Amino acid sequence: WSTELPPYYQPWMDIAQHVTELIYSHTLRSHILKMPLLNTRFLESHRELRLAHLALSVMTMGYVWQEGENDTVKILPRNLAVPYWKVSQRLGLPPILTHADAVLANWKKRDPHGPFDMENLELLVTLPGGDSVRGFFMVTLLVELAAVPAIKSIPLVINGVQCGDAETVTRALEEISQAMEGMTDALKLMHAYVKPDVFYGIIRIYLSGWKDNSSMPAGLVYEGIQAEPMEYSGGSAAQSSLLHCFDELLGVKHEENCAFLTRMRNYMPSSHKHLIQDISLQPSLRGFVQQEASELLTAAFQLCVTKLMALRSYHINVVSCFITIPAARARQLRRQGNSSQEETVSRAPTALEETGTGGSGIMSFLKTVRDRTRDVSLGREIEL
Ligand code: HEM
Repeated sequence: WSTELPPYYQPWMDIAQHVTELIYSHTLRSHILKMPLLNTRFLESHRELRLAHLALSVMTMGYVWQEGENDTVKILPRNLAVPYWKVSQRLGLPPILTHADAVLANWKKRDPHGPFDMENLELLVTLPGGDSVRGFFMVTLLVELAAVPAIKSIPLVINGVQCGDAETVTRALEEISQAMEGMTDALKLMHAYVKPDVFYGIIRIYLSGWKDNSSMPAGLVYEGIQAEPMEYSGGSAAQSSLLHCFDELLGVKHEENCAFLTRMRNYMPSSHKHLIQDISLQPSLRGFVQQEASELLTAAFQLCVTKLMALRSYHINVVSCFITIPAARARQLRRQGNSSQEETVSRAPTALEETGTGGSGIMSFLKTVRDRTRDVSLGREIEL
């Protein structure tokens, strides 16, 4: 990824690379207010645009949430809002921090020839939360990396179905299920690199947005763009294209949660959104598997469904550790009248407690999404 912008944009990078310290010293807002209004036309390549979007995103999240949930702002000042809007338009991304920013565009290798692993990867910009925020973004990136062989196999499945080549489809599905297992293994690293109370009490607010959020009920005015406030959801890996691609390939339909998951596609780079759409327009893989009635092909399809369910089940377990349990602890402390900030979980905003990006109950949402995955299973119930 680009790790630098043309020198003209140094005023942005000077702030973006110090967002955390500026939040802690309560001076980020005043620095942003003094920032010059820069023209976006010197940003040329896709990579420069993505880095600019990332830098403007962390500044925006810091600006809005600098004082926590009780002292938010109604207006994003024009010297930030105008270039942010323009860069967002060029990328097809919304003007808020997305998964495509915080995870996909936010890394570099320490040693360019070294491996893609925790030791050799570092963030370009960060937010409050120290090692845990690094861990959160990096582990999510490792989940994405583990998925690469699966994404590469999707065209093989599609072509195989088109040519009636059951053997190729079987092999490609085996590759996909193996990659899904690798994604679950990578997700397990969350426990090693991220402290739940730091995630819940410190990090989470900086990822949250101004839609369905009672601490910013009206949304946010992007000054110089339009006078009415706008609402955008916060960052979430629900904005990663991976599971959307798998669902479309396997034929998983999320009727109850379709609106939220479909809306999340507008928070992806446009090429990702188009890939998902392309997969959704192909002839049904599940129909092909049923029609072929080959034992090996059916088993390979089933394994994909099983591994995708296992990934979703493990994710539910992660969400329980990083949100449900700390939220219960924060509530308990409040009930005991211990609302001091001594315990990290008490610093969490109450507005978000157990509400996800979509504003609904998290667990019932995630369990329904997993159950819809089970629905495409062929035949017998599968052991996890
Ligand atoms: C501490 C780690 C994590 C937490 C606390 C967490 C939390 C959540 C929450 C609350 C939701 C509900 C929707 C929303 O509010 O946006 C969600 C959805 C989702 N998350 Fe995570 N998540 C974590 C890590 C990950 C990772 C690493 C991935 C993998 C790329 C991931 C993939 C997803 C997906 C795909 C959805 C949409 C539901 C689905 O398709 O099953 N999450 N997550």
